[in-house]
Amino acid sequence: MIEAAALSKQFGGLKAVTALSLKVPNGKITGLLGPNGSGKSTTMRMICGLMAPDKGTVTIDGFSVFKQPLKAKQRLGVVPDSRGLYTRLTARENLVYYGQLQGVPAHTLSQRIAKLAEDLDMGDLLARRTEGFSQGQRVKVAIARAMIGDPPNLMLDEPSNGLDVMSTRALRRFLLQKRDAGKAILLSTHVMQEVVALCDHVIIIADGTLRAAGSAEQLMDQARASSLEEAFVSLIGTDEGLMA
Ligand SMILES: Nc1ncnc2c1ncn2[C@@H]1O[C@H](COP(=O)(O)OP(=O)(O)OP(=O)(O)O)[C@@H](O)[C@H]1O
Repeated sequence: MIEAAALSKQFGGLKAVTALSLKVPNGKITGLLGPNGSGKSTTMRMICGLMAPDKGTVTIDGFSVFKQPLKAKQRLGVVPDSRGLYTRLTARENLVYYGQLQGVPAHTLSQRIAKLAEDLDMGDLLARRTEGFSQGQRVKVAIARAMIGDPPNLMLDEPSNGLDVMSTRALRRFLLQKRDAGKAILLSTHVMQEVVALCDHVIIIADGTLRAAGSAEQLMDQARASSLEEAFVSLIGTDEGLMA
């Protein structure tokens, strides 16, 4: 479980995130929505320990990201990962390297790479050097890398960016499998179809504060019933599937 309590972050005079609390439970996909500049990436950076909050706490399965970073971070897979890919290495070599760093035994590692390659439809990429990989190809390797240590929590910032239809489908199947296996998944997206297809629970933020939370259906019904669809669309940052 990912838990953030009363997170705040300011850049100069700009309040990017203010007193934001959220819980991402095991066995569920939680969507983080909001318009451009609403504070989603800043929130995610604080959750994975890449950026220190001015105030507030983050725990991953009870371990503080800032006080017990090693224990917390090994329990969280992150996409995209700030570390990037080694372009002189093949996709497989990248996965082996990160798996070894996390202490995955060799036989488990090769089985895991084979399964991830199958699930993410990226078998043809394994033997290629990642130099020159397209955006979509890099996303696939990044997701496989985030899962190489089989962490119980996963956080993805707009993961379907750059993916074609088949790869998007493979990603959705993959995330649903991981959810059903009990992982806690936090996903930011601007794609409403993705929210409807994947998210058990949705958190909407605007101007760095929590504005609404509930199931995707509940929130869409509320928007339609309130005749405030335009306001709602600007709040969630997408209208795909909502205005139909
Ligand atoms: N390092 C930084 N320095 C200054 N301002 C920043 C920094 N990072 C983010 N901001 C500002 O904080 C606010 C929140 O940005 P953030 O990237 O978290 O939004 P977002 O919801 O992820 O947006 P998008 O949907 O466009 O990706 C924005 O106004 C942004 O310009």
